[in-house]
Amino acid sequence: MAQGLAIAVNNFMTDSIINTITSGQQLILASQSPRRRELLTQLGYQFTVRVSDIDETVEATETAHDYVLRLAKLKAQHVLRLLPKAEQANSHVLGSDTCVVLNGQILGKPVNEADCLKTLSLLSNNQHQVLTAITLASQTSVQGQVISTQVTFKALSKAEIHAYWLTGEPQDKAGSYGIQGIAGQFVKSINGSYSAVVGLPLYETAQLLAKAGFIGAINAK
Ligand SMILES: Cc1cn([C@H]2C[C@H](O)[C@@H](COP(=O)(O)OP(=O)(O)OP(=O)(O)O)O2)c(=O)[nH]c1=O
Repeated sequence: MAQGLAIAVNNFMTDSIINTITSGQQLILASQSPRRRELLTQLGYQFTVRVSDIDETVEATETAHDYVLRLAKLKAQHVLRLLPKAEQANSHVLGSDTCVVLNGQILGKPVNEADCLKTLSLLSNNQHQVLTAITLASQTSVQGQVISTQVTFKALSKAEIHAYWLTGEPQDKAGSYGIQGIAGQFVKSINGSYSAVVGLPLYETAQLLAKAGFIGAINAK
């Protein structure tokens, strides 16, 4: 039974297992992203996953910084509100959002190959920012922050971008690339948090969770 439980958590086969920590609080990750699940697992936290369903439209006047922070908050708060009332009081929900920014312009996930080509042509032989926000929401508080990382790409040819599109990797990723995958070879340098680019900044997330009383494989404090 204990082994079965561990396998279920490790494989994220279920989101119905409630992992209660010493403080009596359960941790929930509000994300459909397999990368975020893997990164949080890497630190040894026990958590369940619930997917948020929010409108991700950028508001006319908001900056990229305000946008990712607002979305990370919305994702966490949305999942918290969906919980049964009795569970809300003993839950903390972690939400996150990542976007790629070039000269203030937000480059989201590609809608098709032409969009991917447009985005990667802009990133080619250029430096951009990746902004990732993390938010931890409970019934009584919402804590969050934005982590900014500079990434420099080599020059990309049209043929290379086409071949990359065909791999299927860019489709579900902000800025049309995954640094942890094939696109790792596009990256000449990075200044900041690698895990934040992948979707969940490990240092800042561990600090945030430690403040709320959550302990992973080791205590982050
Ligand atoms: C830039 C970059 C982004 N990404 C991913 C991280 C995020 O999953 C995704 C950005 O989209 P998000 O909207 O931040 O996340 P998501 O839709 O995948 O998941 P959810 O909203 O449910 O949490 O792009 C990479 O995996 N590698 C990269 O190098």
